[in-house]
Amino acid sequence: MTQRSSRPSRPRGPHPPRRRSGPPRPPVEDPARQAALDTLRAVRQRDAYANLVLPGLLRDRRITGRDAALATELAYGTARAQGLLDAVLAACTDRPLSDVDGSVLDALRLGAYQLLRTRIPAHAAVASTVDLVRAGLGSGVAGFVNAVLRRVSAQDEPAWIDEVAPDEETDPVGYLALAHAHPRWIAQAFAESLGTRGEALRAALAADDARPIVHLAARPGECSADELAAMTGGDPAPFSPYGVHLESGDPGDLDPVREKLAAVQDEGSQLCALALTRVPVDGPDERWLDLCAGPGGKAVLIGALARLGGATLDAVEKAPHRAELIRKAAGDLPITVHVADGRDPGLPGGYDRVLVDAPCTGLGALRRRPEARWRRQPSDVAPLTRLQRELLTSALELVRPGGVVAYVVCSPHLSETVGVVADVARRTGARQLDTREYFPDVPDLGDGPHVQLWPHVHGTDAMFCALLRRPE
Ligand SMILES: C[S@@+](CC[C@H](N)C(=O)[O-])C[C@H]1O[C@@H](n2cnc3c(N)ncnc32)[C@H](O)[C@@H]1O
Repeated sequence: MTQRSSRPSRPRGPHPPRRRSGPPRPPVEDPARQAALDTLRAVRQRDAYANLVLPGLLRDRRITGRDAALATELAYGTARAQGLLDAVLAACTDRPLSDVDGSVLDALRLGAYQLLRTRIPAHAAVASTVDLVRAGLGSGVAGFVNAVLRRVSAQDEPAWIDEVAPDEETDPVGYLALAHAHPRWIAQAFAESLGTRGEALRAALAADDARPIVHLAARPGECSADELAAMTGGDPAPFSPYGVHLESGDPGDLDPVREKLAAVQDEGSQLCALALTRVPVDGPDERWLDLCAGPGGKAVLIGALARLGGATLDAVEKAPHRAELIRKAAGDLPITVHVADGRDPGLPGGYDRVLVDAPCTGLGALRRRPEARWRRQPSDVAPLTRLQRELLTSALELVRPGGVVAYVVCSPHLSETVGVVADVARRTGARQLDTREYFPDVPDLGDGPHVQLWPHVHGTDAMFCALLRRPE
């Protein structure tokens, strides 16, 4: 094993590594790893989303079965674990990682992920990564990658965490953040929302660091959860009457999804949308509004329930392309799509129910968006909370006296959740309802009046929901 004192130091940026000279080598016969590496490169170079890039690559290259599963595990797993992998890689080179060429760093991360977080034998993880690099970038760089990965392979993940993480006693949040591959500020936000830096934080970060299963929602009036489970081989979800859980597979391939009998939707999202429809309102109950509707997941669920109850839904979305996605998803449901700003949509008020599924940091759905945790910045929070307050205020102006508003975000960050709701309720006089009553049979909902769901407790994304009633 290479000694720590002789850390490999090449290559350095900003220039890309030179390609090897001589006759070209045959193409690498490793389509799964090549697809994973190409995905990581697209994420880094183009700010692409891994879960949009990889499915396209798999389709175009006709990669299926075990190769597709391996490519998915490696691309998403590597993207998710980036901070942890970088801390280990930094300990194995004598240069800052910012000086390593980006393409080389992608390969190092891919190799380190295999070594630390898969059962792939170490020699295969190193050799396969080095082969990819040699074919793509040349022999000189391949030697550097080989040397670094051999150093990574000297210890397993727990031993590396002990070596590179902050001290667990004096800095528990920093330790847990690194051990479960989260930026510190996000682990800190989780700790503040959970009210602990202890076991619950560990469980929340661990659940957020695991591969999520697929959640489907059956369309009310078209298909029941039991029927959907039978058609897909999944299991009815524990809390949503329309939900089905699937262990794996590409949901886009499922007939019920193609035929609009069901849609991909986290069970927590289903529960928040359903909560709005469950609150009793006196008087008419015919006009519903979704103020931030694109791409239409919740609009379709509540639009289907609106149809069953004789109501209609106006769906507002600022981005035209996302409004188009709502139209496509809605089919023949009684949904009218408006491209408008929810802060002043130009619609007549007097709605009976309004959903504000506000734009947010998405810190509650990090497990479903592999690279998102490393892209989001603490500075994203303040402008979003401003927009969230404005949208919720607008919703409370558009709802009729006695009507109900659901404020929903896919984030547990206190500034985006209780901070926004308390501020707007105080300024508008809206009354917060005990939201827990409208999540029947869901355990561990805390002290209320809002609801904060968690992956480690409920198996859902970390969705937040607060129900408010406009005073008569
Ligand atoms: C969290 S997403 C909504 C998800 C959607 N409810 C669903 O279940 O599919 C927030 C949406 O609000 C849109 N948006 C952002 N600013 C807006 C604004 N000022 N007015 C209306 N929509 C806005 C975004 O484009 C995005 O589509």
